[in-house]
Amino acid sequence: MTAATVIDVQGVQHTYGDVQALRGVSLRVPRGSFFALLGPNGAGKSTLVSLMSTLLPLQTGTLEIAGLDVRRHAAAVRRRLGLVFQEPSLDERLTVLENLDFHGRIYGLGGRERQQRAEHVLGVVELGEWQNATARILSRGMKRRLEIARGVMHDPDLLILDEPTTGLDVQSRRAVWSYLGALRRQTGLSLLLTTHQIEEAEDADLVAIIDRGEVLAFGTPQQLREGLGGMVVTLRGVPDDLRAGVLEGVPDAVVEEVGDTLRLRVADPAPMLARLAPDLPRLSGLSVQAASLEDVFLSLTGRALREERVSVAAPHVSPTDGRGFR
Ligand SMILES: Nc1ncnc2c1ncn2[C@@H]1O[C@H](COP(=O)(O)OP(=O)(O)OP(=O)(O)O)[C@@H](O)[C@H]1O
Repeated sequence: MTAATVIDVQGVQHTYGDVQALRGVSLRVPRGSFFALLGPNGAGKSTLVSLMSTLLPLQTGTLEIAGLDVRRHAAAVRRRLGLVFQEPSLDERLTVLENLDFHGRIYGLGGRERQQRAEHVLGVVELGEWQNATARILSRGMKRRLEIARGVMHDPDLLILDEPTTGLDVQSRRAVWSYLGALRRQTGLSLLLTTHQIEEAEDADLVAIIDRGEVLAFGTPQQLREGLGGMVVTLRGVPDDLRAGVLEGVPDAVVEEVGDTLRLRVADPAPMLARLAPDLPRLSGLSVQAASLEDVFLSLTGRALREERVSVAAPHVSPTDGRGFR
């Protein structure tokens, strides 16, 4: 691996007893990237992150972080990583500054360096004025910002964020992403985000779609969308008598149905729209868009990432789709 690579995972498998959580994962992520690991619950994201952060011993394969082998250089790997976990992990009895200072001590930073770093990272997440406040009194969004500040306190190469915006309101989410963007610009920090939220992965430089312990796709969001091809036509308020006709006309379309809304991915929407033209006034809405990462996920796994929102009309799944449905 060259120093230009921040994550290098090759042939990694992991089992918990009889459960095979990872089935031969291979990924190479350039330094400075914002990399998103996108997958549903149980896909294997946390297992992979735990292996990267040396919290679990590597069973099979090789794994290097910033050029350091996790088996041979576990302590050095930990020094190069910052971690922000989904579950809150601050010491609520300590002040904002004390939380950072404690972390700095664990990582062996000297007194002056701790002070300088704390000042700097609190400035980035705009918590400078709160440095003497007890962590307990901070809002959820502020706590998350403090956890990010703590994650980069020791100036890591890679910040691992496990579902970092879960439970935050929209404004706090935006704030978190804005601070992470600032950190990246200032330091060239690499980010690894695990998420099941498509919107967050859309902004990444590189995305790996992971399901049932396997990486199903790896590339830029644009590459993944282009690889899928086609356009997505959304028809809202489809009357029952029109539904069958719509579906029969596009036997190769990948279809999702939510109530009276039909979402169809088709190679070329023009013939279908021409055929539907006389009935379009009967619909309550129509849109034609490029495929999204959600469509990529659906195509690769046969399931929507948000299962509760969408059902897939299996008979209209294209049998010729190379990636296939399971
Ligand atoms: N400690 C464990 N013991 C046994 N099985 C486990 C353990 N941890 C995870 N698993 C199993 O391994 C598989 C992958 O789990 P993992 O937590 O890595 O997935 P995930 O994508 O992070 O999901 P989530 O977002 O729900 O944490 C799942 O089938 C899970 O049930």
